[in-house]
Amino acid sequence: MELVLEHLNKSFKNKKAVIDVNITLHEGVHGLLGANGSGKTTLMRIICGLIPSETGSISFNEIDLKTQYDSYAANLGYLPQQFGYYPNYSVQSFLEYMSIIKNMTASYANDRIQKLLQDLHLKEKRKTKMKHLSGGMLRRVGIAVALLNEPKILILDEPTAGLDPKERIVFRNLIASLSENTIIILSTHIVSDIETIADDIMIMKEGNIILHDTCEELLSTMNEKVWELCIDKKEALKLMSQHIIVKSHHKDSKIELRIVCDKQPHPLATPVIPDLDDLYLYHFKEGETL
Ligand SMILES: Nc1ncnc2c1ncn2[C@@H]1O[C@H](COP(=O)(O)OP(=O)(O)OP(=O)(O)O)[C@@H](O)[C@H]1O
Repeated sequence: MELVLEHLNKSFKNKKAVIDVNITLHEGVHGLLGANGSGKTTLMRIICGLIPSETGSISFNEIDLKTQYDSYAANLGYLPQQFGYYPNYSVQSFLEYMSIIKNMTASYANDRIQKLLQDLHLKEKRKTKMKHLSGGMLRRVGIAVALLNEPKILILDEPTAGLDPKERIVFRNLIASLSENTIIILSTHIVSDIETIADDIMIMKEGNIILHDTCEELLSTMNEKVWELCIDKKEALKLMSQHIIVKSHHKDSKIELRIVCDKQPHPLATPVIPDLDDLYLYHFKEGETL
């Protein structure tokens, strides 16, 4: 399977939200990381055909989004950041309603709904009205809607927002079980979610995909750029004003620092194994939040 994005561009008035995105994606989990406003949602909405790219094209297994939208959309599942629902519908009725919108036959829809209620631990809530669900439960129903038609392309915009740590694990396992046969694009602010399940990571900055590689390859670019040291408060404050600080904490009368920096920031600093938080901060620095 192949999802080909070529020369995608989108502006809102004078603001360029997506700039010349060219990527080809195959089966697996593709993490999309970027600061607020970097263009992740806009890119995902373009891939879903909800807003048009001003240039270029999108195709899935040579099915063109523009000219063959119905065939393209039949392969698509989308969980938006803001998930809309009918508050007075029960979970099961809502899923049935969404299966009609997705043109699914009643018997196929019924089988899928039972399986998803089971897989997403929603069985006990199937008769509960949507308006009585917690944020995490609602998110799970949103994930079930996205998965109803067994999509080959699954677009998840911050799917773990509102999920507690246990639910996050359930979700991760579910995504891992789908990743062999599905092209999954997953945006999140939770770096550790991506680190554990993504086959590769795209980092988006100001509308551009600035990096796209496996987690290991991306982290290897950070070798000798992450340092730790334990020093007295006065020296620590000086370093904190000059460098990107990933972590700082008091240890006895001293301060332990983790610093991202191209060169050894202090004679006592020793290089440590980089992680995705380090990579993220290296590219986004301060002032740009996750
Ligand atoms: N409908 C719109 N009208 C005007 N500007 C928009 C619209 N949608 C997005 N933008 C702008 O485009 C840029 C990219 O926004 P987008 O929502 O795609 O970013 P994002 O990376 O998804 O951010 P977040 O993580 O906060 O959801 C931002 O500057 C945003 O203000």
